[in-house]
Amino acid sequence: MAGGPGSGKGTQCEKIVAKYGYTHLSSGDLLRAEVASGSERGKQLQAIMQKGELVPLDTVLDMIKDAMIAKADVSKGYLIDGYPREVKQGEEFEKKIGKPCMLLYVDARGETMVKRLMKRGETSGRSDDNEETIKKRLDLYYKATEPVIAFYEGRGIVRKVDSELPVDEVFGQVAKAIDAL
Ligand SMILES: Nc1ncnc2c1ncn2[C@H]1C[C@H](O)[C@@H](COP(=O)(O)OP(=O)(O)O)O1
Ligand SMILES: [Mg+2]
Repeated sequence: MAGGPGSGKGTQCEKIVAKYGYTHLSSGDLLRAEVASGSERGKQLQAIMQKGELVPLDTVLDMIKDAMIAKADVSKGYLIDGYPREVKQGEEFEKKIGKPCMLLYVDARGETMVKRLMKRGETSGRSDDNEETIKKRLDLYYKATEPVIAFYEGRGIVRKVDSELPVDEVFGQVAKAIDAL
C-alpha cells in the first residue's frame, strides 16, 4: 500500500483483510506497538515519530521481516501498509525479503489528507496527528515516498485507486485490482 498520510491506507487495509484474509502488516502499527511497550528502542522511536521523521531503515525492515516470518505458516499473502517510505527502503526490502506483486496506490489530494488527519487527530490519540507534524509528514511524503510509486510504475505493478471517493467506492476499485492479480 502506498499513499500519503491520511489518504486512507489503514481504512482500505481493514477491508482487504476482511475480504481476502491477507496478513496485514502496518509499519506504523508495528512501530507504535514498540513505543507502547515502553522499551528503550521504543523511546527513541517515539522521539523520531513525534517529529514526523522517518525511523532508521534497518529497524523498520527487521520488524516487518520478523512479523512476516511469525505468520509464514498460515499466511495467505502479505499486505504491507506504510512501507517502503523511500526508494532505498524498497530496494532493501527486495534484497532481504522479496519482490512485491502489486503496489496499491491510494491517491488523495494534499488538502483532503490534511482535513482527514486533523479530524482523525480528535480521537486517534496519535501524537503525530497535529497540524505541525502533519505538514512535515506531507512534505516528506511528496519528497521521499512519491518517488517510490514511480519506481514501481517502471515495473508495471502499480494500481491506483481514487481515495477522494467514499470508502466503499474506493474499496470497489481496490477489490477489482486484487481480483485481477
Ligand atoms: N475514502 C475516504 N473518505 C472519507 N474519509 C476517509 C476515507 N478513507 C479514510 N478516511 C478517513 C478515516 C480516517 O479518519 C482518516 C485517515 O484514514 P487512514 O485510513 O487512517 O489513513 P492512512 O492509514 O493512510 O494514514 O480519513
Ligand atoms: Mg495508517
